[in-house]
Amino acid sequence: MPAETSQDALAGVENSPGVPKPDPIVKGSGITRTFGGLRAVDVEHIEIQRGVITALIGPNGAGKTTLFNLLTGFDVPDSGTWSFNGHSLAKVPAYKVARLGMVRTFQLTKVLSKMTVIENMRLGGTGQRGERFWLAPFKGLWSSAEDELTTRADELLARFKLDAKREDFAGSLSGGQRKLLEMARALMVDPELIMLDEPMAGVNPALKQSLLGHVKSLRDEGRTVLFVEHDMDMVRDISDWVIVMAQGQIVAEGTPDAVMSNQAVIDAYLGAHHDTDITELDEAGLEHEAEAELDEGDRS
Ligand SMILES: Nc1ncnc2c1ncn2[C@@H]1O[C@H](COP(=O)(O)OP(=O)(O)OP(=O)(O)O)[C@@H](O)[C@H]1O
Repeated sequence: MPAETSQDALAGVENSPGVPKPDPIVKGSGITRTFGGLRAVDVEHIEIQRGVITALIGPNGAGKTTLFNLLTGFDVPDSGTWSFNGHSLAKVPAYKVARLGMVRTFQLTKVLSKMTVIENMRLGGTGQRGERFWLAPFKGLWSSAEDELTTRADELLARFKLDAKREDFAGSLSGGQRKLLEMARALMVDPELIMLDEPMAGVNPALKQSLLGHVKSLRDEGRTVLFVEHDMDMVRDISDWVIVMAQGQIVAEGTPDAVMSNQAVIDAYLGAHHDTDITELDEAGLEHEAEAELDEGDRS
């Protein structure tokens, strides 16, 4: 363990919106996205520190998921520049962003319910395998690449305690197990940065602790984690840094203690979510939406 951990690097950083970080893995400026007349994202400047866990919080409709979509190439902004490891991501499609080492999960999990757990995992590694298509004529090499993929998938399933579910259809998993599967699948490309959109939504309390442990272990093995979450216990528990959005803008950021004790943030932005576990309130609805979305995906 080095004397200085990556979390220590944030110690001297000022608690102010858009503040520069000592070692940013992601940098963005002037990012805007409008839907009709609504400015969903209007971020002047954002930096995500490498090797730590950053939470992105804010009320419903603040623009958190839209910002995730823009940063990861799932949507295109009206204006702005953003980069990952100094590499500009303008016009870079989502699958290439993932290959560069920046992957994300979705609020409503996108596991494929009619495929088995191991098949879902192997699909998560196709970014790597795609680069090996030239091996196809050389059968031996091709199958060893395939074996490597399966070995990695099995290691990850064991780590996430999903190995017993290996041959089950992903559709038979609980909401929490799907979240775990999605996290495990994201790791198939060995990302440097993993972005989790509401990892606790639809997760029962028993699995929550295990999920928290897994998120911390991602940081402990040197990855950067950025997550959107309404569950304030989780935010308080595991974040090294918190960024608050409201009406498309970054309105506050700082250490969890500083942000959570900022009265303006509590009043204006945590509001109803403060001390209320929205995750539980929304659980049934989210599950229902997830099922509907998965069924729709299966038909297309
Ligand atoms: N594809 C879209 N078309 C039209 N409006 C959209 C679209 N996507 C998002 N919006 C609007 O943009 C705003 C920001 O939405 P977004 O989902 O990014 O917020 P959020 O902070 O992630 O909210 P939540 O916490 O509820 O997930 C909302 O007013 C939303 O209705």
